[in-house]
Amino acid sequence: MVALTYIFTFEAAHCLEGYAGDCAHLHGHSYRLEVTVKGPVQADGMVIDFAVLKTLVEESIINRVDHQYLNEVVSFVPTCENLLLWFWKELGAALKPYPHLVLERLVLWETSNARAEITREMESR
Ligand SMILES: Nc1nc2c(c(=O)[nH]1)N=C([C@H](O)[C@H](O)COP(=O)(O)OP(=O)(O)OP(=O)(O)O)CN2
Ligand SMILES: [Zn+2]
Repeated sequence: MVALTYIFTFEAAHCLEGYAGDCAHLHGHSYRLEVTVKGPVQADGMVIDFAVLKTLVEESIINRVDHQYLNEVVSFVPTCENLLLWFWKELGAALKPYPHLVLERLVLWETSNARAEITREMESR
């Protein structure tokens, strides 16, 4: 088994309605998403072609959030935690055609200081 990680960035705006502080106002972040999948190395020498993984994540997540106002894209409060849970679900579905792969870890950086993380172990609890 080998784990592969691909890193994505996207720009998005949001506000945290009801938040007691500046984040209640419209503001934006340069998000960084780290996607880790794990699986056996196939006959072509790859767990999955990085290019295929990139397209998969772009189509299932990045293209839906990049340069968007997140409050209009999702029906939940767009905190780092909630976004990550949504990404986990969407990416899990997108990976169904690749049964040899498991989604191992997602990390979402909202600022250069703050990130949220989900691992397969955490999700299975
Ligand atoms: N647990 C969470 N806490 C906060 C979230 C979140 O998603 N989960 N989000 C926010 C804000 O949206 C945003 O991240 C602002 O955070 P802040 O700490 O203010 O970031 P800055 O880097 O701008 O910090 P400054 O000290 O203001 O420079 C808040 N909390
Ligand atoms: Zn914010």
